[in-house]
Amino acid sequence: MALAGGVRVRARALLRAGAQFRGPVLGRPEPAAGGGDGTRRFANLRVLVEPDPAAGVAVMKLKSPPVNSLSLEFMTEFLISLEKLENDKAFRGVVITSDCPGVFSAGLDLTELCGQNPAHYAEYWKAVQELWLRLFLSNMVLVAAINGVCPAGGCLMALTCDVRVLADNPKFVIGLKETQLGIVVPFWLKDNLVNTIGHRASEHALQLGLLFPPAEALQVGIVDQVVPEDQLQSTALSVMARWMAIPDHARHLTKAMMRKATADSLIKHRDADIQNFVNFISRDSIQKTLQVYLQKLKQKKG
Ligand SMILES: CCCCC/C=C\C/C=C\C=C\CC(=O)SCCNC(=O)CCNC(=O)[C@H](O)C(C)(C)COP(=O)(O)OP(=O)(O)OC[C@H]1O[C@@H](n2cnc3c(N)ncnc32)[C@H](O)[C@@H]1OP(=O)(O)O
Repeated sequence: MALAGGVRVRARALLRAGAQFRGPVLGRPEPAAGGGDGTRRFANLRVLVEPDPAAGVAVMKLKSPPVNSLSLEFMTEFLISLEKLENDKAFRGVVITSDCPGVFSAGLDLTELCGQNPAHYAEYWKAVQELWLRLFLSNMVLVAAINGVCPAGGCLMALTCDVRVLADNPKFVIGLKETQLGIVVPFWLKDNLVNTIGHRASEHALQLGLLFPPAEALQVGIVDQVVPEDQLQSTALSVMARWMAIPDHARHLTKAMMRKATADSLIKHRDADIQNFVNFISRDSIQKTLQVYLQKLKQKKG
């Protein structure tokens, strides 16, 4: 699936601005792009990709400090990196994890949702839809190695993956807390959650805006495994190895069959969903709530 119009334009702008695969990364000298040694890492500004072509797997590390919030730039760069892997036959699986200590992703970037104009909200929501669709329908095996708190939009990313492994730390909660902020999850994300944990559990989780700590997350089924923090990466890679053993075409066709109806319901109503979002987020009452919340977050340190 190709990037949607608005996201593609932004992607091109980012690429022109140089936000593309480059080395050195993390200050380590690395072979020049196209060096072909099969081991080099590549990165744009906010996503670090560590490829292991021999295994057919890449690790994507979200590194948009301080909290990997889903800004337009971050989502665009993420999708560029994902598309590059999708287009490279060497890669059949991706582990998604965070490079920001203690935070997988803080979810949607609240500064994108506050005090902007309707055109911006529309562009932003289109990018959120695109992120979800591209991950949800990815041909590759996606394993989320959740090494930090994972609320709302962070949970959205994790829920698109085939497997979620959570590090066992009581601070690392996961869930869709939207109602706590006075907002409503979109129907397609609700469907994604229902497909994952069932209808009854989703009703409770969504209405109460529950954030599950590890043991509860495992019990309700929003994650598949909870492991000690120092075993997260190795567990994610061994889960991946098991999935890699299945012939790709059969696995992928099965995944597509299982996910088609959920994805189609958004694809068929994308514009209406954007309009719904713009109307909702533009309401004075919603703006006020989000602004107060953002201010509280900013004052936390002071
Ligand atoms: C009927 C139609 C329906 C259609 C659909 C309609 C609506 C859907 C609309 C919206 C859906 C929204 C879903 C979301 O994802 S909203 C975001 C939810 N996320 C959160 O609530 C998490 C907020 N953040 C935190 O709780 C903490 O930051 C966190 C636990 C992640 C980390 O704590 P830590 O102590 O390490 O760091 P902080 O000091 O709190 O934060 C550092 C820095 O980052 C800023 N920040 C944090 N989160 C966000 C964010 N989500 N967006 C933007 N900025 C964020 C924070 O303000 C600090 O900034 P500064 O003080 O350093 O400037």
